[in-house]
Amino acid sequence: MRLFPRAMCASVAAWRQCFPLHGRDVARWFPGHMAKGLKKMQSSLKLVDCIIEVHDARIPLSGRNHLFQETLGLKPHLLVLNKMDLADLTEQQKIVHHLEGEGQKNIIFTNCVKDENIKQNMEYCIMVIGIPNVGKSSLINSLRRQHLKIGKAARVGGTPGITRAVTSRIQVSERPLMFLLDTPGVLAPRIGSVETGFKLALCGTVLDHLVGEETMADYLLFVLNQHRMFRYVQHYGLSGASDDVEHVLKSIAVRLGRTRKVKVLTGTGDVNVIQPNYAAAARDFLQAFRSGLLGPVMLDRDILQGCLPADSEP
Ligand SMILES: Nc1nc2c(ncn2[C@@H]2O[C@H](COP(=O)(O)OP(=O)(O)OP(=O)(O)O)[C@@H](O)[C@H]2O)c(=O)[nH]1
Repeated sequence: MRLFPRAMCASVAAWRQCFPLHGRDVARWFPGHMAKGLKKMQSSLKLVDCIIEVHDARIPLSGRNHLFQETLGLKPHLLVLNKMDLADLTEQQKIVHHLEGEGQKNIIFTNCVKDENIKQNMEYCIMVIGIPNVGKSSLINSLRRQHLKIGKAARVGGTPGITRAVTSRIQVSERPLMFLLDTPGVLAPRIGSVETGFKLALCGTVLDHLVGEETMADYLLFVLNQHRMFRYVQHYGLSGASDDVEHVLKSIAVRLGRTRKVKVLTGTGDVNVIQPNYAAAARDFLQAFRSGLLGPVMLDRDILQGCLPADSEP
């Protein structure tokens, strides 16, 4: 397993102030279905009256795909910040203010699992766009549940890239008669900065193996400690918070029973050593975070505090 600069933390913590980004890369993920999907969205524009862009409320200011604006930006545009249940929205006003400053007029926050904030008066044919795994299909299903009291029409899944093509019209309401087009999540071919790439990866918008689960677990640990989000300590029954990813993953692996005994040859003979499954521990840690078990988070806090402009290279 790869180790990073760290500080073991006692009760008075000296958490890492920055995450070493130099020399790292978040692999680009722009498979064929995204390029094809974007083309198809463009040709379907004549069918639609309005566009809904869905984005993740935990990263309201970073990671949006500028190609949408360039390619599809002709239509009225509603920005849905979804997964509000997972986001720390204490600075909601500031977020809205920031986005309005960028010219984004219509903004709503939603939770498509609990159907919160979904009732909106929309009409006609609307195209739902956004980067992968932010909840576009869930929004469509949620609207159908609310207005038509019927179940799923769009396939939903926890990994990015479930919707692979622009769908045909999906009815979501009777009066007004309203149809939505679901579209494949499309990432920008180039992500603004490595840090934005890490944030996108934490939110599950790129495939985990492209960044590496253990690297992401380390970034997650950095973020949790920076944000003083220490629920992971209790969640995994750890002895205390720590900035040492190897130590934390080892403890998680032991807790989950994801270890194996291996024989190591020493000068005095064979010795049994417990080997933790770091990858399984990292996966569980990421999953716990993504399902909200470690608390609501605002990954764009640094931008909100005015440290960095969105998507700039630090
Ligand atoms: N907690 C929470 N989870 C959500 C919410 N909306 C969607 N999800 C979950 O997020 C995951 C992705 O949802 P999808 O609707 O498939 O996302 P998508 O944007 O259509 O994904 P692609 O097909 O990759 O473009 C699923 O596991 C959903 O259950 C929400 O408001 N809150």
